[in-house]
Amino acid sequence: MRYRCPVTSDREEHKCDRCDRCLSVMDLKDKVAVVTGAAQGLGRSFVEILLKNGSKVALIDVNKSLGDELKSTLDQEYGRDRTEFFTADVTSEEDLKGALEKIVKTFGRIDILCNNAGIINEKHWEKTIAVNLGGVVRGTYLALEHMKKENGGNGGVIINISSMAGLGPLPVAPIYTATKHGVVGFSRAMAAVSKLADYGVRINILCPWFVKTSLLSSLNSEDYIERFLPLKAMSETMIQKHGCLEADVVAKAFLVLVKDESKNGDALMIDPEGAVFISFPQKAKDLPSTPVNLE
Ligand SMILES: NC(=O)C1=CN([C@@H]2O[C@H](COP(=O)(O)OP(=O)(O)OC[C@H]3O[C@@H](n4cnc5c(N)ncnc54)[C@H](O)[C@@H]3O)[C@@H](O)[C@H]2O)C=CC1
Ligand SMILES: CCC(=O)/C=C/C=C\C[C@@H](O)/C=C/C=C/C=C\[C@@H](O)CCCC(=O)O
Repeated sequence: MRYRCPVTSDREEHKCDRCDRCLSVMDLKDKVAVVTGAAQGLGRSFVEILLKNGSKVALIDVNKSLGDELKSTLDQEYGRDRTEFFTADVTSEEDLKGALEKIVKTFGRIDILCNNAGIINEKHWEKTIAVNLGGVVRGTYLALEHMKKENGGNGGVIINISSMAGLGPLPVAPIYTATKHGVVGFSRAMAAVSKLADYGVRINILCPWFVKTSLLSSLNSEDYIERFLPLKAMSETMIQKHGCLEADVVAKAFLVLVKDESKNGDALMIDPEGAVFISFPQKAKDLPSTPVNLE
């Protein structure tokens, strides 16, 4: 059937701001994607939407049993050659470096990376920093060695998973908030580096609201929230008032960041009201401010 633009209904070349012809859209067919924290939750949804769009996907997760189980399920639905599972801890340079090297050996390249692995643990907060921020930094740096054009790579896109807690404080989880703010700042800075150095790699950020996954449901004990447990009711009230997102809806927002080649250093926020790109001021000076007299 002949193409018809869903925006302007044009069938010929035209200019609009949303259709695949006018947007520079990344073709995902046979691209090689890597997802960390892939074995469940949002990571699994990102894996599935990439497979549905024709990509091959390397799954990375520290949970071997869940990863093996998902690989077996995906083999049934997509065929054994479309995915591979690699057990790795994103806090380990040796683990993640080795996994990415095996992926390049197996699939020949890396076009897409999703640094998704993340935890909430305000008690063992050093681990939260190591996974949520350290893991994103490590995954970005290691993947760029394979992806950037100056190294003979094909370029591509890196999507770092932050949170709405990366844009506004989540009082029940201050360390988690800090790590997610760090993911936003690091990713925006690395997007600028990639542009200036002509890596050919876009780096974008996804900032979801609360999503129905095991991470959210596992937070009912002091083990994770510790001294901030009395503030849990604030989050529960927000969730009761506005609801929770389904992971497959968040995956659609993820796909926008992957496919839209005009997006680099961009943050896409999604909550039950929809998805919006965040407009950051160009410089800190442009932030809303109130002068202070220091005399
Ligand atoms: N669930 C939610 O409400 C929201 C989650 N997010 C973020 O989305 C990402 C995914 O979260 P969920 O799917 O909800 O969590 P989840 O707990 O359902 O899945 C996380 C996966 O990451 C893996 N993982 C954890 N530590 C790892 C490590 N060191 N190395 C490798 N894999 C590791 C786990 O084994 C698990 O399979 C996280 O970065 C989280 O902060 C952001 C906004 C909302
Ligand atoms: C129940 C404990 C809890 O809050 C767990 C959260 C777990 C993970 C989800 C996290 O990534 C989602 C964060 C969503 C934040 C939503 C809005 C923020 O801007 C915080 C707003 C806080 C406020 O308005 O007071």
